[in-house]
Amino acid sequence: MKVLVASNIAKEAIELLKAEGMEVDVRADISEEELKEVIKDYDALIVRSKPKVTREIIERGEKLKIIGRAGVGVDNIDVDAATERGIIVVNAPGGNTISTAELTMGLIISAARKIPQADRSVKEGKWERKKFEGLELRGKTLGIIGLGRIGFEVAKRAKSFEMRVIAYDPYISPERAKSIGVELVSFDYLIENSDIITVHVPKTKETEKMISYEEFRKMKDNVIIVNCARGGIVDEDALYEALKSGKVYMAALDVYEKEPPNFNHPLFKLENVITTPHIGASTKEAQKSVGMIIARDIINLYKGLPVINAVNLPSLKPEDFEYLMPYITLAEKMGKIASARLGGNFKEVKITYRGKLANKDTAYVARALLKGLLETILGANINLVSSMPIAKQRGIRIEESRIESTDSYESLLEVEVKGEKSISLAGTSFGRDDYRIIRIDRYKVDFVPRGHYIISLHEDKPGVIGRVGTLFGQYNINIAGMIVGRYGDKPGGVQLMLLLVDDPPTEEVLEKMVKLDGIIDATYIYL
Ligand SMILES: NC(=O)C1=CN([C@@H]2O[C@H](COP(=O)(O)OP(=O)(O)OC[C@H]3O[C@@H](n4cnc5c(N)ncnc54)[C@H](O)[C@@H]3O)[C@@H](O)[C@H]2O)C=CC1
Ligand SMILES: O=C(O)C(=O)COP(=O)(O)O
Repeated sequence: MKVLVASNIAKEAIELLKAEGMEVDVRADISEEELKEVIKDYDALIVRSKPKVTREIIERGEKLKIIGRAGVGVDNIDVDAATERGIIVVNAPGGNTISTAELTMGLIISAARKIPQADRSVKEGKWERKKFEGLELRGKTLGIIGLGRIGFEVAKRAKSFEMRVIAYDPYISPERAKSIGVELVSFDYLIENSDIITVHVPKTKETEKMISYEEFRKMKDNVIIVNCARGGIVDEDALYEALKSGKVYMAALDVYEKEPPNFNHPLFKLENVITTPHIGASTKEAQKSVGMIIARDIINLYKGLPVINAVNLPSLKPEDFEYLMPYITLAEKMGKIASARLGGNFKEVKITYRGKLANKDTAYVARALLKGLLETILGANINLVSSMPIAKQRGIRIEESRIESTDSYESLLEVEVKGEKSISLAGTSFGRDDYRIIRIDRYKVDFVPRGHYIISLHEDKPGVIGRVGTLFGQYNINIAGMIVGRYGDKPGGVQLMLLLVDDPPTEEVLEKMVKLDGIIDATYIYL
């Protein structure tokens, strides 16, 4: 596996990748143009907030399987483009939380006490004690927008400064906030009642310019604004106006709409702005931590183990992995069978998880089924990352249901796929490699779907099976196993035949098989 490290990451992470036998090229200052040229040679790419990983770069990454973001924000990576191509994007949540929370506290204190300005003044040979009178934090209201990992740690620290802490985050529970004495409030309440506002949300369409002219107008006078999240969440032009007018007492920024920023922007000329060059995560500890998290996930992928921090895959609890693994494999194989039998014509997929499976996180099972279904149409370009979005793009309706009770199996996976025709399958597992299909349509079967199979319908009358045996014998294809699934007890009607053969049959054999007296159809599938 060839890894391109396109940013400065911790040396420990590079050493770990090398120790696992990977070829690692470090080109920390690579430009986007250069990246476009070289990406075709790499299986893995590691970046920080730079460089930008655009759709064009991703599309040129012929071998690319994984993009590692040695940090949290993935707004510099076109995750949708990666997902469509089945490339996993991983990040390092939690690895830089404390460092960024500590910088935020540093900026809050710096802003309240004008520390950088005072430092500059002293170094210029001045002694301006009156000018540098500041504000005390105790008793002030800190408004945190985004009470995730960083916001939470900032809140804990602010509490020790005896501040009142309020937060706006529609995605977290009031109980979690309450556990550290934080009051969850509405966005408007926070804007109107905070003495200090700090943002800790990711940059998304929803959060872009979430603090702009209107919000500044509603704020208390002499408010302090801190942005250690992403440039553009606080509108820079609106902030400039609010600072110039005196509405905002002081702003402290670690991040900018464009990085490096346009230093000619009047914002950078104001005395009441404190700036740092996106250093929230720049500590030895955070860099080692995020680097190792990313390196471990790249190694996981290399070894065929599940990756832990994929942003474009559902998460899977390690304790569920063992139980779900056979069902993931089974689902993919059921998808292959359904798609082959329906000739790739399907519009609707119904999945029922029964028994113990009903209480598991089955997101990977559904994705694996879609992978199996779509592979017949799209070839190998589909994997667990891309199968769900591609199925949705194609307008395939997916319905999932869960039933905790089962008759005779601990868990049962039932699938129904509909197009012009329809097929239903059921399967179960007795252990990691012992997964079985136990029903195809109304026919009871019992087989491990592994190897070269021919699935066929035939009339239930004497001589049919013998003729099939003779035909395969003539072509020197050994039949290693056969199952005939009968519906009901009585002879007659249409029955299902499953042949496990040692070699794939040619088109000619299949054509001859379908022409045999009593045979209705035959489909070859490699499972
Ligand atoms: N300055 C720096 O060097 C660093 C900056 N960051 C930035 O900080 C951000 C937050 O990092 P973490 O706390 O680790 O992420 P996180 O995912 O733990 O927290 C983000 C929080 O924002 C909330 N949220 C999302 N959309 C929201 C909305 N529209 N309104 C209100 N809340 C919303 C989420 O519910 C979540 O609780 C990252 O996305 C990244 O952009 C992260 C690390 C270092
Ligand atoms: O982790 C994040 O989101 C950060 O902003 C850190 O960025 P960096 O890796 O220091 O360029």
